[in-house]
Amino acid sequence: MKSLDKAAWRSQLRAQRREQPFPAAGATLAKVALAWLESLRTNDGGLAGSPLSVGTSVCAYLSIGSEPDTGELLATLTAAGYATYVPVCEPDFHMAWTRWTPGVPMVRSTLAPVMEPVGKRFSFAELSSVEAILLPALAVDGDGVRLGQGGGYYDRFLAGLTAEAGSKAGSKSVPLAAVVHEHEFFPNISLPHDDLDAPVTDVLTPAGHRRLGKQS
Ligand SMILES: Nc1nc2c(c(=O)[nH]1)N(C=O)[C@@H](CNc1ccc(C(=O)N[C@@H](CCC(=O)O)C(=O)O)cc1)CN2
Ligand SMILES: Nc1ncnc2c1ncn2[C@@H]1O[C@H](COP(=O)(O)OP(=O)(O)OP(=O)(O)O)[C@@H](O)[C@H]1O
Repeated sequence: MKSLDKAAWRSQLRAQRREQPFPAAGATLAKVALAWLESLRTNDGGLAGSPLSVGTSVCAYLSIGSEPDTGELLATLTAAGYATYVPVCEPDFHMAWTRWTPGVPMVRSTLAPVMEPVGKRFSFAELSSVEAILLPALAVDGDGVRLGQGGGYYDRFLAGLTAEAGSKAGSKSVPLAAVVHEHEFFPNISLPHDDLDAPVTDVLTPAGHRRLGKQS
């Protein structure tokens, strides 16, 4: 029943993405993302404006089709000094990470309809100082429930992340921001979800950043 709800939501949201032309908002989204990352550093001891530490990383992704365009976001974060990583699909819905830089050669994944940089693949644990993870989504609600494309790639990845963080005493959790078009953020509706869905902490749209869930 619950997965039927998810399927119905997905087909509605995909139809809306196909049928509605969206104004190009890549530059605005890039500004929103950079300002949010900067604010994380401000809240973490007044570091805003100071140079990034060498090796500070962000996990993001390369948008496809009618997803909000992340091309400029990736370029902006890289130019600001972040080491920027994007996911690579692996068998059994697992994900590895690879470095994105402007002009990096790319190939189409054999496992999902996405482009991926050619280059060394890293496990998340191999990445140093990940400041935040930006995730693709079809929709997100006010509690941080994220509806993705339905592969379960990110849910599996996040489950591993939580297990790993839980095993390290005092480890700080990484902020998780779903990226959607503004009308795909549903602050007052509860999206269908199950026990395997890992909630996100934030949402980014071209209209701005919002903190989600009980921690806000
Ligand atoms: N840009 C992007 N990269 C990603 C994901 C994603 O959702 N978006 N993934 C998340 O797990 C993983 C790949 N899995 C995917 C599984 C299904 C579809 C998919 O069905 N896409 C739609 C088109 C989407 C659109 O145009 O808005 C399709 O092909 O109909 C995409 C990615 C990792 N990389
Ligand atoms: N931690 C997990 N371990 C094993 N299977 C999982 C896990 N998380 C999700 N799944 C399975 O993956 C499938 C897709 O899950 P779901 O519909 O929540 O995907 P999604 O979050 O929309 O997709 P994505 O994360 O790829 O964007 C479901 O069959 C679900 O049971």
